[in-house]
Amino acid sequence: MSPAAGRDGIALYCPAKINLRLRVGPTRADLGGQHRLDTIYSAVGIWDRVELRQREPGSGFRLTLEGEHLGDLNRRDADPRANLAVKALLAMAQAAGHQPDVSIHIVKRIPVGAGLAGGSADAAGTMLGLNRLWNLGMPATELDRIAAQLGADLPFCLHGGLSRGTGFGQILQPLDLAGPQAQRLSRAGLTGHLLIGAYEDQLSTAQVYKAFDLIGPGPNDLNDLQETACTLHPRSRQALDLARRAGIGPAFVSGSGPSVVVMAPRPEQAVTLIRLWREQNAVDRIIEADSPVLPRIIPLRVTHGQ
Ligand SMILES: C[C@](O)(CO)[C@H](O)COP(=O)(O)OP(=O)(O)OC[C@H]1O[C@@H](n2ccc(N)nc2=O)[C@H](O)[C@@H]1O
Ligand SMILES: Nc1ncnc2c1ncn2[C@@H]1O[C@H](COP(=O)(O)OP(=O)(O)OP(=O)(O)O)[C@@H](O)[C@H]1O
Repeated sequence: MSPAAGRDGIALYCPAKINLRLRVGPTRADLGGQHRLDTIYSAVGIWDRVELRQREPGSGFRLTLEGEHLGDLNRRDADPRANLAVKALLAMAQAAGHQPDVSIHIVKRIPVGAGLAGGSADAAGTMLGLNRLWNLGMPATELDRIAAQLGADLPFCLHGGLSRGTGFGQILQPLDLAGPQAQRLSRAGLTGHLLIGAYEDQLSTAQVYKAFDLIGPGPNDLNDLQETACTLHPRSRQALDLARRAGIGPAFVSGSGPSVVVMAPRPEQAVTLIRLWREQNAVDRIIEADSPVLPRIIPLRVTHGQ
């Protein structure tokens, strides 16, 4: 995350996430009935922008959304309190003893319900932004504690970069981008330029995990949820098969899907894959990005509060 502070407001760019490895174990009572995970998170250069502005005392919060691909966020009856960024605002307000009189404007570029942690990214940006906007000086350990209560991917989204995740995903061991583990991932072709194949369809993370308990992992998949996501969303399997047959990859489903990730280190590979995906209508949206990304400092013009 890269906050650019302003007098009455703050803006952050929040990256998406993929899982370079996702091992899913049994559900555990000590994990709140969630599955035990062992994963490698990698932040991806697809950025949502979260803008926070202080509002008049007692005026409450305000949420506005912008973007061409808002998925089910766009429903007329969508309750703003269900938005993960608003949940983060309310959790931070309670923890800090603040009133949540803040406007949140989100410019969404991360596909919704895609397995890219778009909601967690916005919530993480909101938490980091409020920590600055309200001058809380809240330590990372406290932010991580609040984040883990809001969602399994959220603690990683606070940090970005590369990190191992265990527990239900909330216990992080950040990886040094110049260190031996990151170099091993790079030699395996799991870092650098990539293509995301995204869909208008969404998959519910809870439903994917529930179906995983019946379907189980596929042989040799990097992501144990991949076989389940492809069973629930066959176009994801089609997109991965096209990449494999073209000898481009590694190729895998991102998190709980349905979006697919194909590492395409050479420009001609990206050109070939984009052509194949379009010819076969295998995906609805193609996004090129790099991973892992570190927090970016982008000076933003912050306008006065609304
Ligand atoms: C698939 C991943 O994206 C991989 O990083 C994450 O495990 C999912 O993280 P997330 O979207 O933040 O998931 P949450 O919103 O916290 O949980 C949604 C639902 O997924 C299931 N869930 C989630 C994480 C986990 N380790 N085991 C689970 O069984 C639970 O039913 C949970 O109620
Ligand atoms: N700010 C937000 N951005 C995206 N989705 C949100 C947001 N707030 C709430 N949601 C809801 O969460 C669900 C999907 O969230 P998200 O986009 O994080 O899914 P995901 O990328 O599959 O997550 P994960 O990779 O963690 O499984 C949708 O039903 C959406 O309505």
